[in-house]
Amino acid sequence: MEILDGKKVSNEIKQEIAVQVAKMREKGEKVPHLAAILVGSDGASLTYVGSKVRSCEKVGFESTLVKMPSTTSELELLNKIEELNKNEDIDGFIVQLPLPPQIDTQKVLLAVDPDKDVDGFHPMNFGKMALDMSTFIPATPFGILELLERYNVDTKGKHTVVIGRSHIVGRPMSILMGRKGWPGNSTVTLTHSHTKNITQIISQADIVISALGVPKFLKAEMIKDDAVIIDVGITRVADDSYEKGYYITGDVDFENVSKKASFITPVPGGVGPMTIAMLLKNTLLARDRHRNRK
Ligand SMILES: NC(=O)C1=CN([C@@H]2O[C@H](COP(=O)(O)OP(=O)(O)OC[C@H]3O[C@@H](n4cnc5c(N)ncnc54)[C@H](OP(=O)(O)O)[C@@H]3O)[C@@H](O)[C@H]2O)C=CC1
Ligand SMILES: Nc1nc(=O)c2c([nH]1)NC[C@@H]1CN(c3ccc(C(=O)N[C@@H](CCC(=O)O)C(=O)O)cc3)C=[N+]21
Repeated sequence: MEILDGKKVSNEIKQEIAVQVAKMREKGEKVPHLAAILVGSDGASLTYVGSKVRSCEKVGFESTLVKMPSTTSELELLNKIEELNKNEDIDGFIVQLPLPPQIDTQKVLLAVDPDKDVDGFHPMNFGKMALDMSTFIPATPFGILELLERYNVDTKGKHTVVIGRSHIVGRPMSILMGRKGWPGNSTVTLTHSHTKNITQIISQADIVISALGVPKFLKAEMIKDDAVIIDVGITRVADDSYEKGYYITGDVDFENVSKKASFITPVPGGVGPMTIAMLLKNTLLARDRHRNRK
């Protein structure tokens, strides 16, 4: 069994990016600038956005965090997005999801300038991805592809079972694993809460990508010997014996599943850190696009 070490690989990627940014500074060029809009103060969202800002500092990017109260109206958020769209200094930005119920997420995703959409959630970019055109690939699926690539995991002709069909992870992942080329050329089954015989389907998988958010959903008995296991799930479990008052866990019963798998991602330290590294990569790409346009 080999651990797909997202922490390590993400640090390598950040190192590579830091070198490129240092060169930009030396030449007196503008460095990439990433912004994030956070509406409300959900604990997990704050953690994620906070580590994004720290990662920006680490690689030498500029970053801006826009915090808005949970009572923000849709119009106020759309106005803020328009401001960031117009701000020439900002290369890319994300609107942290989920949004409060008074805000229509679809309207928000449509409002982001596709050239600054480093999440890759705008329909224009999502469509380009599905059509194999060059674009921003959503950071979590992009990070998983990068891990598979760096560890030389064979995906060709393999049966990949994706669990969960969210627009930010499961759905794009299912499209990307089925694309031509590598990592891809997989035969993909996309499963969700209405899937019948899900256990039987998972037992046939060479690669399982679990993105449902149910702790210990995936158990050793469910998988094939030597399956590749990618655990996207992140759930906070309240526990006072931990310093922060909680610990985080994935969808996979790691202790037992890891004994049977050929490759497996841990939580924490697997897909999460890769997501942040790929967001930085997309911001670098955005900055290059803007320079080429001018
Ligand atoms: N590591 C990282 O970088 C990231 C981690 N995450 C984590 O990944 C998890 C999933 O988040 P997200 O992708 O936003 O998905 P959502 O929470 O939006 O959706 C969950 C998906 O899982 C499906 N599902 C729920 N229960 C079951 C079940 N018992 N059997 C089969 N399918 C089920 C749902 O089906 P249905 O569609 O029918 O409701 C839905 O498609 C969360 O824990 C989240 O925190 C998310 C993003 C990035
Ligand atoms: N517009 C938007 N884009 C996103 O990409 C997006 C989003 N909204 N909403 C929420 C999800 C979740 N997500 C995570 C990213 C990194 C970690 C991460 O770094 N996790 C660490 C641990 C973090 C901890 O300790 O809580 C790890 O797994 O090792 C987790 C989760 C991005 N998302």
